[in-house]
Amino acid sequence: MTTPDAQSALAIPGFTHVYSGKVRDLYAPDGRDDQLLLVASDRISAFDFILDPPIPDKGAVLTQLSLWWFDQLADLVPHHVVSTDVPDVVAGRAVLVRRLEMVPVECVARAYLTGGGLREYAADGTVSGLALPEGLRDGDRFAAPLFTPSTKAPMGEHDEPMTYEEVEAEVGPELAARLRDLTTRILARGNEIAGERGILIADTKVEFGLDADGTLVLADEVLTPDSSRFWPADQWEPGHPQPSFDKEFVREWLLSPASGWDRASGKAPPRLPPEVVERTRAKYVEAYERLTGRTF
Ligand SMILES: N#Cc1c(N)ncnc1-c1cnn(Cc2cccc(F)c2)c1
Repeated sequence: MTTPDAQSALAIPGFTHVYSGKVRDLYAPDGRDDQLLLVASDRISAFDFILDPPIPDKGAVLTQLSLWWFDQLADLVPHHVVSTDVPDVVAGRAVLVRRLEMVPVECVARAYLTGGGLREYAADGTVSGLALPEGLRDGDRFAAPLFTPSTKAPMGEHDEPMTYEEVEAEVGPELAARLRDLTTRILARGNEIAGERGILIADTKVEFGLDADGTLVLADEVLTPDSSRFWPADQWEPGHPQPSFDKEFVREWLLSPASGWDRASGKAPPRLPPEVVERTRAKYVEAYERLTGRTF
């Protein structure tokens, strides 16, 4: 299997490269306009940088995890997956999907207060316009997941929070209600399953599209450590930042004197040492195996 280069998208015979995100690439099948190929690279990002080297098998592990979640959620919402019969060069880390009319809203649900939601809350006591009780701490769990949507910012820019009323204005009240209901239920279901396996999903971003019949379809990836914050349940302790299930080794090394990196410098981080790469790979495999019960 080809370990994808950290910096550029592969050329895939029979497909045209359409778009590259931080860690994934989008292709269109030549001669078809009703499908897309979603390819997950082994790239890893942290602190808003794409790091070197790639994490071997990360793309495959997260693709297989997302496929498993689509199945776990199929009773809640239809998904866009057509086939995993993909070109050999991206075997195991690519999915052929139905091309949809994507809903122009990043559908975020939060089960715990952290990250950008915590910064918003600290500033004005709300998250995406939702007023929250006073005195909440970093890592506190909400009684039920909150729908905290945001805009779909261009690559390299940060998504901006949207109030529910802004979502209604953008997509209409009926679709807004469906998005809120499904997004929060997906995270609730994810935490029911992950919680039994020692993983807390603090928040997640899902994307939806509409098919030719106007049916709302779950798209993109779902409940992966790239689209969600995964925390080890046995280390959960509100009141301070929680350790990441999958990126803690990367974050700790980069912030340690050993890396020689100064985060405040704005310079790109140094190359990760082999032991950090391998331990990070092992965490992605561990998340997959604990959640799915399968061996990678
Ligand atoms: N999923 C999906 C999808 C679909 N089923 N139909 C139409 N468009 C999309 C679509 C467009 N952008 N993205 C984000 C994205 C995903 C993966 C890699 C990337 F580079 C970028 C998803």
